[in-house]
Amino acid sequence: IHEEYQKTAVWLTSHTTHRPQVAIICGSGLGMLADTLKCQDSFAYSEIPGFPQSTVQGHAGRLVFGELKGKTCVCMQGRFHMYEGHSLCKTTFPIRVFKLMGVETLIVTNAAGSLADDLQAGDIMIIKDHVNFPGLVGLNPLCGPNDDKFGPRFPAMSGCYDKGLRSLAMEIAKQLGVASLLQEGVYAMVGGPNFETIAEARLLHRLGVDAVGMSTAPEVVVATHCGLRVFGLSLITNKVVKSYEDTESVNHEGVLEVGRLRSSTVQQLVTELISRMEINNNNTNTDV
Ligand SMILES: O=P(O)(O)O[C@@H]1C[C@H](O)[C@@H](CO)O1
Ligand code: HPA
Repeated sequence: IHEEYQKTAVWLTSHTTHRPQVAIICGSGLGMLADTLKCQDSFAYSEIPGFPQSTVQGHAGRLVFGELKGKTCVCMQGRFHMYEGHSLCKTTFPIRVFKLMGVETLIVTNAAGSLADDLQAGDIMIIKDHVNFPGLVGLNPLCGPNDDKFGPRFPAMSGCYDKGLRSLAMEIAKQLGVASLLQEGVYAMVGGPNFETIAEARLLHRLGVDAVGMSTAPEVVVATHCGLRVFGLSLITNKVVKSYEDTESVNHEGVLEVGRLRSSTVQQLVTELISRMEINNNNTNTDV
């Protein structure tokens, strides 16, 4: 209910002087994105009223506020997944709190397996669109009474990944000399926590999915519902096994390892994007 989001926003507002314009969600192994923030104020999720707890390795469970190239940011070092047993409302709880605190842009990152033949481990996929498999069968954080203060009952989801930010990211990648690592693609969310069977991988590939993971879509749905601008990227940490002849298999340690290897590139890209993006509000923060 609205008051719960408000209670958390008020608590955070009274514990930090930062008034964030941009929120960043760090995917598995990508928690280092918070390290670039200056003048940090950080809070363990366990001390923030209403916040769920992180239970997955590679998700530290800290909320970090700070300045980055003239923008005020809040960074989630650790996100919440449906497979941890959280309700979808809980997995997306921080998004509405950020909205109440005045955030206008959300950057979501994740680790994902690739189905597209031209996406290799270590590549970065700019998310152009998503397939929300849990959402398609009614597992959607917007189920239940609609909170009109956040957005409409039936929000449009076409264009939920901002086109301007996507092209800015490609331009930045060229300037950083890493354009060969980047391409746009479609992300699909599955429930997890098991990785895909070969038959499931083949099905996703046939459906036109480029990369698959276990998060992001519910966060983007809630963010779009309440009018946030969204940019998303997937770090490709593995190729999804699609052949019965293949003896390789994916594991979470390998996922985290690719995160470590690519951390500085992802960091540079996100830092430059934040630096160069225009912010339309000046954080009036009227709701809290
Ligand atoms: O939080 P993200 O989506 O980055 O985490 C991915 C999906 C699983 O949680 C985990 C599997 O290794 O990484
Ligand atoms: N499948 C689902 N989620 C993932 C994968 C994968 O192959 N890699 C990292 N997260």
